[in-house]
Amino acid sequence: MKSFDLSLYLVLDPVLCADIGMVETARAAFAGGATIVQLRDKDTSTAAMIETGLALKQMLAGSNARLIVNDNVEAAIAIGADGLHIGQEDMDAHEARRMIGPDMILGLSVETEALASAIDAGIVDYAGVGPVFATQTKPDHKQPIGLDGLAGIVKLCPVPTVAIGGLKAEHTAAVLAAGADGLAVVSAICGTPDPAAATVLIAQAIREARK
Ligand SMILES: Cc1ncc(COP(=O)(O)OP(=O)(O)O)c(N)n1
Ligand SMILES: Cc1nc(C(=O)O)sc1CCOP(=O)(O)O
Ligand SMILES: [Mg+2]
Repeated sequence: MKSFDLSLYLVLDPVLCADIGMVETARAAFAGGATIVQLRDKDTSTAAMIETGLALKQMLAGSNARLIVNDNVEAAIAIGADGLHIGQEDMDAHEARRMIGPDMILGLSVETEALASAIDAGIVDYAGVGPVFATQTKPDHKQPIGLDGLAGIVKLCPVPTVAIGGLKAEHTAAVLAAGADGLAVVSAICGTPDPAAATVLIAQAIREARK
């Protein structure tokens, strides 16, 4: 049985984390209440991805936190990551599952109700649903779905969901009310002077919303 908690999903960005680096940003975020982290670096080599991933894995050793690798199956396997996240245009989810084996967590991006209905819950473990709002972090993002769009998609997902795209602490209650199991954020944590404090704010908002 795979166990993971999507409540506060940190997606790392090497540029936004440049001041203290991705590993120290993740360390601060976990101290503040993050539950899962994704290594996302669109402009690096597989070797560099593996090096950073191994450092993240070492930092997380002994905790319940999960490490997910974005896009790069080879790196995810070499790191011994807990999971892989892919988008609709990255590769077929069945092919990804065949490559990573049955035990690794597989996350899939979902932008529409049709894609949500098409998820094979025997293959995919969670869906990343978005973008909820426009964001500068991913300049090539799809048309924002808004909170109503999020609710419609989440309802059709046969797997747990994490909302993504332009999310800040102030959106927490609305995102959870829309039915998502958690929030995935980049700039709300990575782009701040105090990533631990920024994470605490979101973690507190999640606790409040779930009361
Ligand atoms: C949790 C989560 N959800 C969605 C995405 C976006 O994945 P994708 O559409 O493949 O885009 P890139 O991140 O690869 O640019 C994500 N990474 N994480
Ligand atoms: C990596 C990513 N994927 C998205 C999607 O909609 O699939 S939006 C996004 C970036 C989210 O960054 P921020 O929290 O700074 O808005
Ligand atoms: Mg991708």
